[in-house]
This record gives sequence, C-alpha cells and structure tokens, in this order.
Amino acid sequence: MERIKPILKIPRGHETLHNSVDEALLLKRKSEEVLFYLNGRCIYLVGMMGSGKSTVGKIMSEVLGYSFFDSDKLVEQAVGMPSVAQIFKVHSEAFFRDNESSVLRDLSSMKRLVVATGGGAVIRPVNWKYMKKGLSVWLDVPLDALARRIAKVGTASRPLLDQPSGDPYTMAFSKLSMLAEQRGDAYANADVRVSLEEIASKQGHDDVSKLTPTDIAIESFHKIENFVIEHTVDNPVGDSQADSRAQRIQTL
Ligand SMILES: Nc1ncnc2c1ncn2[C@@H]1O[C@H](COP(=O)(O)OP(=O)(O)O)[C@@H](O)[C@H]1O
Ligand SMILES: O=C(O)C1=C[C@@H](OP(=O)(O)O)[C@@H](O)[C@H](O)C1
Ligand SMILES: [Mg+2]
Repeated sequence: MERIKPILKIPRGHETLHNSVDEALLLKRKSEEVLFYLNGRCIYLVGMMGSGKSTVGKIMSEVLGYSFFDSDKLVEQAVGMPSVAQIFKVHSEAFFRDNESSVLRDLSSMKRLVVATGGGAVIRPVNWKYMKKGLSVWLDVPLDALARRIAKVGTASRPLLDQPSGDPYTMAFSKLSMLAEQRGDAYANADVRVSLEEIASKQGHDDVSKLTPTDIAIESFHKIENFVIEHTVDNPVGDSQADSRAQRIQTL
C-alpha cells in the first residue's frame, strides 16, 4: 500500500542557487501524492484568458505522466482551421462554442488527462456536466496581471481581446474586466480555486508576477489533494487507515 508522505516544506529565499531544483523536486513529490488521490480522473483547468491554463496544464500533465490536451487546439483540428481567431472570423463565436462543447464531451469519457480549456468554456452549463467527470481547477489571476501578460504576447490569437488600436495593456484590461463581469460566478463552479494572490501572500511576495508556472502547478496539486480528502466519506470501521482511505477514494 502506498504511503502518504507529508509535503516537503522548502523555505524560500534561502537557497537562491537551488531554487529551481527544489521547485522541480517539490513538484515531482506533490505529483506522486496527487496521483494516488486522482485515481485516474482527469484535471480540467479553467480561468480567464491568459491565466496560464495552457502553460500550467502542460507542466502538470508531464509530471503526472498524463496526456495533455488544449481544447482550443482540438477545436482547430476538428474544424480544420489553423487558429481560433480564424474560426471566429469565418464562422462565429457560437460555432466555436458548439465545437468546444463537442471536444469537452469527447474528452470527458477518457482517463488520465490534463485539459486546458478555453477561457469561455465555463459559460455553458453542459460543459460543466462534462468537466465534473474529472476535477476542475480555477486559476484565479488578478485582472491587471492578465492584462500585462496579454499585452506582452499580443491579442492576435485571442479574438475576443483583439483591438485595432490603443495602448495594449489598457485595452486588454478593459475587455477582460467586461468579460469577467459577464461571466460572473461561472469560474467558481470549479472544484478548487487556485488564487495567485494567495500563493504570493504565502510566499511573502506582494506581486503575483513573481510566481512561476511551477509554483502554480504545485499549489494546484495541493488544492486537488485537499479537495479529494475533504470529499471522501469517512468510514471509521475496517482496515488500517491507509487501506480504508484508499478504498474510499476508489469509490469516489
Ligand atoms: N506564471 C506565469 N508568469 C508569467 N507569465 C505567465 C505565467 N503563466 C503563463 N504565462 C504567460 O501568459 C501567457 C498566457 O498563458 P497561457 O498559458 O496561454 O494562458 P491561457 O491558456 O489560460 O490563456 C503566455 O504568454 C504565458 O507564457
Ligand atoms: O475566454 C474566451 O472566451 C476565450 C479564450 C481562449 O482560450 P484561452 O483562455 O486559452 O486564451 C479561446 O478559447 C477563445 O479565444 C475564447
Ligand atoms: Mg490556452
């Protein structure tokens, strides 16, 4: 029976030279713990455009030994077009959303995947039916950080943010604010919320831009593990603690 080891706590700021090695080790260790709790279930990452779903999702899948899928890329393949921007332009947002739902439906019958969804996948209730077959993680990133990231890479691949003129940061910030308001609580349907502000505060930073995708992947694993433990019905009678915990998780 696999033993659950306590998380390795590495103080930050003291091993500057080895920080990335420590982070990589911590990520690996956390992924080994979470694999047990996942029991093959998929992870769906949700969050606003630019929140890091594609970047963090890839890291999580690699270290878990899961397959990674980006739903935007699957829609492009299904439609036979090279970009989401072109799908919006030639067809429509509604056409894109229909294909996005089909892709999520197909993925929902599979195991051992990390899926980076598109930022708008949360608005259709049927997509939640598919995503609830696995565990969903909301990457909650402050709007100003999102706008900074988007301004840096440009908006060509994100048609809802594309603008002909104006300061890129200001335009991205204003469009993201509008979308966040329209989407309301939709992201909060996720099983777990990973708040970059919370991680930064735990690490003693006042700015989320100091957080690496690895930091965010580690926190996501931590939150997933806690979620599974909290939602496991306790059965005090029976085998050793570890055995009964494993049985309960198998039946979740
Ligand atoms: N933790 C991070 N810190 C800084 N930049 C990041 C971070 N995570 C992602 N990015 C950058 O932000 C942009 C958007 O990330 P991406 O993973 O494509 O987000 P999403 O898939 O949620 O839209 C990319 O250019 C990516 O390199
Ligand atoms: O928020 C949205 O409505 C969208 C987000 C995009 O994905 P990312 O969140 O990966 O940028 C992409 O699906 C499309 O441009 C629409
Ligand atoms: Mg993406």
